[in-house]
Amino acid sequence: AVDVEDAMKDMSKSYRLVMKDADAASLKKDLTTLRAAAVEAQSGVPGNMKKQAPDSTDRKTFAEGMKKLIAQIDVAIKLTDEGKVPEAKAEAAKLKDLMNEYHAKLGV
Ligand code: HEM
Repeated sequence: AVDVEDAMKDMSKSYRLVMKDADAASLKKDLTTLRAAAVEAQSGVPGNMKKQAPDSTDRKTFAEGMKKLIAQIDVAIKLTDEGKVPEAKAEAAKLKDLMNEYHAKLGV
């Protein structure tokens, strides 16, 4: 089974690299790795929700947040593909806002 916490830790590593990247090639590589880790996290059930029904409020909030996070990663990837590195990094910075919002909602 997918360990959401491990996938989140991988996301954290990639996110730090993304925010240090200065060129489109590195940014693309690290955003792609971040996306893969986010898709993995999305496919799992967080440790504190394993006993909850799939339609519980927390599980739905987790699903909603991961969908938004991946959509926001895709916004940054698209700008990177267009060579708009500062714009891509500005959009990537918003991933942290989503993290803070959903970690707070889910008490993690
Ligand atoms: C770039 C964005 C994000 C990063 C870097 C990130 C990072 C992390 C890290 C490092 C942990 C582990 C905390 C620990 O050490 O115990 C964690 C846990 C967790 N995060 Fe995130 N997170 C992000 C976005 C999100 C979003 C959007 C959600 C909800 C939709 C979320 C939900 C959770 C949950 C539920 C856990 C607990 C997992 C478990 O214990 O099984 N995170 N996150």
